[in-house]
Amino acid sequence: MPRPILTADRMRAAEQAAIEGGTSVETLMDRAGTALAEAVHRLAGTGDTLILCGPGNNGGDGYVAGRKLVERGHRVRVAALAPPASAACVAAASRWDGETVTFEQASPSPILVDCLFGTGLTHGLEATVSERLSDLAKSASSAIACDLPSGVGSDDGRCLSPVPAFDMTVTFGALKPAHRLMPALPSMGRVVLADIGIDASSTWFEIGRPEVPALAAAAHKYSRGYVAVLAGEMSGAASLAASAAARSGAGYVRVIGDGLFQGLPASVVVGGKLGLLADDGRIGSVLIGPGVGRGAGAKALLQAALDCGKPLVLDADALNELGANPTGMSDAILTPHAGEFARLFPGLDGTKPEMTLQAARNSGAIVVSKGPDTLVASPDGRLGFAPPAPSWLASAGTGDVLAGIISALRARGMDAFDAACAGVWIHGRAAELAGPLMIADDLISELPAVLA
Ligand SMILES: NC(=O)C1=CN([C@@H]2O[C@H](COP(=O)(O)OP(=O)(O)OC[C@H]3O[C@@H](n4cnc5c(N)ncnc54)[C@H](OP(=O)(O)O)[C@@H]3O)[C@@H](O)[C@H]2O)[C@@H](O)CC1
Ligand SMILES: Nc1ncnc2c1ncn2[C@@H]1O[C@H](COP(=O)(O)OP(=O)(O)O)[C@@H](O)[C@H]1O
Ligand SMILES: [K+]
Repeated sequence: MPRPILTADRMRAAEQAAIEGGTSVETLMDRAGTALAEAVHRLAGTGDTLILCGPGNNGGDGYVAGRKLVERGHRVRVAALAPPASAACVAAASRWDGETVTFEQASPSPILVDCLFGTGLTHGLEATVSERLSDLAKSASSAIACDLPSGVGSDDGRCLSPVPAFDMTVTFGALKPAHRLMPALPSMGRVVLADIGIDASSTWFEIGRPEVPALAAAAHKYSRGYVAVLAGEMSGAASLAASAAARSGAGYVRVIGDGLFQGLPASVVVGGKLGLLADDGRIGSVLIGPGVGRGAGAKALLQAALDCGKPLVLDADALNELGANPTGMSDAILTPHAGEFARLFPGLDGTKPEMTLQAARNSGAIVVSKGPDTLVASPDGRLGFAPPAPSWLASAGTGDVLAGIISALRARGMDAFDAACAGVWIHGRAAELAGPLMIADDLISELPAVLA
């Protein structure tokens, strides 16, 4: 099951539902603190531990975790930033009878646990506080954040004050959008999700390893997926996309265009008229964008794609050619990077999740909003958050490869949203295998290993 993702408001509503169902806040906090202690102990072993506690329930989790870590043999010191304020934090703090120091006295410790603020953060930390948090986190061998690194906005991933890097973030019930959004994402470390008995079902989720439909024994090349790639001025980009489609399990890939398609596998067919798109019922998806260029030629290609009635994947220049605020794009997948997104959907505001969903609703398409924090939105409200992908994907042509992968999965018969989510996951995994000095071409070589 993919890990659910909830905004702070929806998390509070889920917590409220659990309370109305008979589970007290104190019980939830006890489970959260226990899970935090367990994760800290497993990551860092037994060692001197400093827990920074805030006044709210995030701090309350810290007092519980302190007690549990003492039971496990840790020497624990708690540094309170402010006296406990929420009722549950007051109750948890009253059961803490271990070593306590003031926040100003807090000195470096091999294990640091940040329980200052979580989903209740309303503004950035004071400069002296964020500086001390950073110093303590940097000097610790293991730095662990409770729910969120303090200073991170839960819903938008903004850093409201400077946020140090943590080795691990332990969260409860569901992930929060910030765990998978820039600029907060690199501060999270490993994100561990603890079940505390809250029903956290959500249409927002972290994209997990996909289930690509098995190949039928009676499959033939067309039923496996026939991808048509429309090529324009820059034949290299179309070659990358078509090669990626072929290596992602498509049974038949055809490039329609006039260029010299260097590096294409010999099995990819080159040529054919645009009329094929509408006439050939075996075509499972049409990809247009990589290297298609701008101008009259691109316009004609785009029109042919829009008119052919086949599932579409639109990337790169096809998105620029499409113009702002497209509508009626059902059965299409749009894969804009941030610049293309801003041109396609001007005037949207809100967080990246909100804007990507709005773009999907307005256009009717599945929207893959690319970047270090790629999101996949469906007009029906589903929203997939990519797991962290290596930053070495920031390299020319990697988007063409992604579009090719998605096109192959779509032609294979996967639903558009599932194909887009699966493509994003496979792409990130291929990058991990390809390593830091990879170029886009290398991603294609890794696809068989990822898809095997
Ligand atoms: N949801 C669940 O199911 C469960 C949640 N649990 C835990 O609860 C956490 C959420 O707790 P929470 O709502 O009490 O908020 P929290 O993050 O502790 O901070 C709020 C306090 O800080 C204050 N404040 C805010 N920003 C500030 C700043 N920059 N500088 C100074 N003060 C600032 C704010 O005051 P205000 O500014 O609003 O007056 C308020 O007093 C969640 O992350 C998880 O760890 C688990 O225990 C169990 C199940
Ligand atoms: N810093 C980064 N970390 C992780 N993934 C990234 C990063 N930068 C870009 N990517 C990914 O690399 C791909 C780049 O696509 P795109 O911008 O269309 O490039 P191109 O047009 O050169 O193919 C996207 O899948 C994007 O999500
Ligand atoms: K925290």
